Amino acid sequence: MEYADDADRRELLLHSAYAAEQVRVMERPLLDRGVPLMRMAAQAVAHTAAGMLDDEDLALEDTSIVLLAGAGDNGGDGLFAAAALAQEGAAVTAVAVGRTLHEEGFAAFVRAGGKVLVLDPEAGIPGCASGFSAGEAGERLQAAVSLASKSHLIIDAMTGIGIHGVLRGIPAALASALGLDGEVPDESALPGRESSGDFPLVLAVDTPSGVGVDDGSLPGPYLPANVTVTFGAMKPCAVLPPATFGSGRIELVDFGFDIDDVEPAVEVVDNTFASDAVRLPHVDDGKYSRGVVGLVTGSQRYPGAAVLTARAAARANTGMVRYLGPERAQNMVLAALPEAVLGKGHVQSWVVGSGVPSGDADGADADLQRQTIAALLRHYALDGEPAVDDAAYDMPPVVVDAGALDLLPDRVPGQVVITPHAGEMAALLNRLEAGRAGTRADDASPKAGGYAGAADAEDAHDTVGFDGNADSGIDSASTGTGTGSPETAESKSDGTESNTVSFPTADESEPDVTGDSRAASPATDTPSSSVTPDEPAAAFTARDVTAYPLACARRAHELTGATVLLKGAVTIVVDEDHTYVSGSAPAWLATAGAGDVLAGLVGALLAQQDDEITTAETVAAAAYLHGMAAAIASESEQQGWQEPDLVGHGRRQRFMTLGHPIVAGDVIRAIPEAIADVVA
Ligand SMILES: NC(=O)C1=CN([C@@H]2O[C@H](COP(=O)(O)OP(=O)(O)OC[C@H]3O[C@@H](n4cnc5c(N)ncnc54)[C@H](O)[C@@H]3O)[C@@H](O)[C@H]2O)[C@@H](O)CC1
Ligand SMILES: Nc1ncnc2c1ncn2[C@@H]1O[C@H](COP(=O)(O)OP(=O)(O)O)[C@@H](O)[C@H]1O
Repeated sequence: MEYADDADRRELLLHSAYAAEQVRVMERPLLDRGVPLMRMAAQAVAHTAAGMLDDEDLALEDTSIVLLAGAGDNGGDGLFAAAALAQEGAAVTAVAVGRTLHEEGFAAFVRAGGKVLVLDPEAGIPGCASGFSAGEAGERLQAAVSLASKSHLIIDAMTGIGIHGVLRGIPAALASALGLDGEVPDESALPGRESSGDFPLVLAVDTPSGVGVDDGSLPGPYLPANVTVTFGAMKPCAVLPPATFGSGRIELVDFGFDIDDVEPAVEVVDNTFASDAVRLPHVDDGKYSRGVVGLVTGSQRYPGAAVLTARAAARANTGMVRYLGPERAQNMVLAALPEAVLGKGHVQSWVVGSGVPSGDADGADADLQRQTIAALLRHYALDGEPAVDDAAYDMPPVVVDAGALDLLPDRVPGQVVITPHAGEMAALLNRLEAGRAGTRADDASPKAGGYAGAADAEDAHDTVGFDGNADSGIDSASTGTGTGSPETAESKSDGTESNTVSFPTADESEPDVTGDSRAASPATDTPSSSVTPDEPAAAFTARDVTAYPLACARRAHELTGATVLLKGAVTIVVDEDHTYVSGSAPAWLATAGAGDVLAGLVGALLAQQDDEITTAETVAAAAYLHGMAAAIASESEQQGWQEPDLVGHGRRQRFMTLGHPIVAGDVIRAIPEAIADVVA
């Protein structure tokens, strides 16, 4: 077996995921040269299976293993692996879930003494029963579930990259009985899922069956794995939420794909990536050249967000922080950060909206912070007029967070960064889709004045202003694009709205349990609630967003043009061409104010951004540093996403230290150390 020996290649493999079609293209030259990829895959699966059982102090001859084998090559991998395990003395039963089995794999398995249980009455597998009654088919299904439940190890080789849409038919019935239906495994972020003493363990071959391979969704029944052995390169489901949470530890087999010139579908941020976004001080630097961040954050009601964004921005390698906001918040900012400068002036980036009420909050119409933000954001509105658009592109980068999200103009340039959590993303998409459908729901809403009023009353806020790269004060033009915010938007929303929309990805009325269903129902990563201009938008909920985060982030980018950062245990950043993820944070980071810290940090990195790095790369680096700072502060080795092990390179120690709870302020204090670690 060929393994990576080059450090750069290894780094690339461990932090890149490629779409199924890209993998097929990369496999092709190797297959054409006769490289025995399936044997290599099977060998790794067998080796890992034996290792998992060994970790439980089980010798192979004392174990019972159930292989769930599909009709495709994924089933072939499983059959060859099962044959090797049977040869070593394990009692292995292959459950044929389709109408055929990979011919050579099946032959090898039979030669090794394995048993086969066929579930589909229409199956034509040599030497196996077929044509049995529907009643017997039901009994066989029950027998398979019972056998698998009582086994030590299930090897899930029902589907790999050849899956189309939601798992259907017999594979779906098995996954429902043995696994989960769309939910993420409910478990604490503790070590030990692999060695819980609970059987059966589950080893997924290439991908857990039922996951959305390219979009990382969990659209229906699937079998969560303790370990996934994946071939050639990671697929997006190995790194994207929520599928990554159902994949367990990832083991990557390097087939020697030529990856040098292939752009990954998803990149995972690591130290090297993040270090590029940190501007090292220069010998002739002054405070202005190191980056000045302007903040329009915090409010009468949530003044703490002003403090958190200001302290985070100040700690993240900037020359200066300017703060604009109500007197109460100003006083708190100065008390916590005497270095802060109040009032307007030149800035290299803006952060707006953290701790600012959203449009549907009581008194939002009169809120001066909202008025300031609305006036600022109008400078970023693209309207197709070259002079207006050029001016928008010339504006400094701006982070639009929390309560400012409903003030985002319809179309903006990519240096506008939005940073919603799931609930805020749902509200944003509802507003955007409604606007697109022409329903203009908010025009009829009493809240509509929240936006229009901001324009009218802008001069009232005489303590504020900005001159970023722009020379103007607050400009009252272009008020026509605002649509206020939907009723669901709340800047401090907990994102727990009830689920009213589901995103089916296949026609479930067309069961296909046969040897080849790949043409039956197209997969999609576009939520079904996307609307055409003629139909009203269905309401997105926070649950929809956590179920289809990539699709939602892409949709938000597509509709607005903004760079999108969608927060979560694995944070996703998308721009026009790229998807980045960061899973560096321990779950201790899910604490009030952590998002405010992130907004300040993103603003800080944007203020020091140079031309060599894109806005999305900078933003993704900030998410990574935020997670690293949380890891340092909580002394935790737990992370939203763990790097895979490269097969043949030994097993990395899994995280051992759970750490302790933190508050947002602890994360801020750890930012300098996180930066030092990244640039070291
Ligand atoms: N191409 C190659 O040379 C290699 C492929 N490998 C394996 O081959 C896999 C891809 O093989 P295939 O292209 O044959 O596809 P798969 O074996 O992943 O999937 C095809 C099978 O799944 C069934 N299926 C598809 N969608 C379904 C759904 N929604 N519900 C229920 N059943 C469904 C199909 O009917 C078919 O039986 C990879 O994931 C990997 O495991 C490895 O052997 C390495 C080398
Ligand atoms: N389970 C988790 N594991 C790691 N990080 C998480 C998890 N859940 C949330 N986070 C991170 O915590 C932060 C919470 O931000 P947010 O929801 O905006 O909080 P707030 O509005 O209170 O500031 C985000 O950066 C998010 O990515």
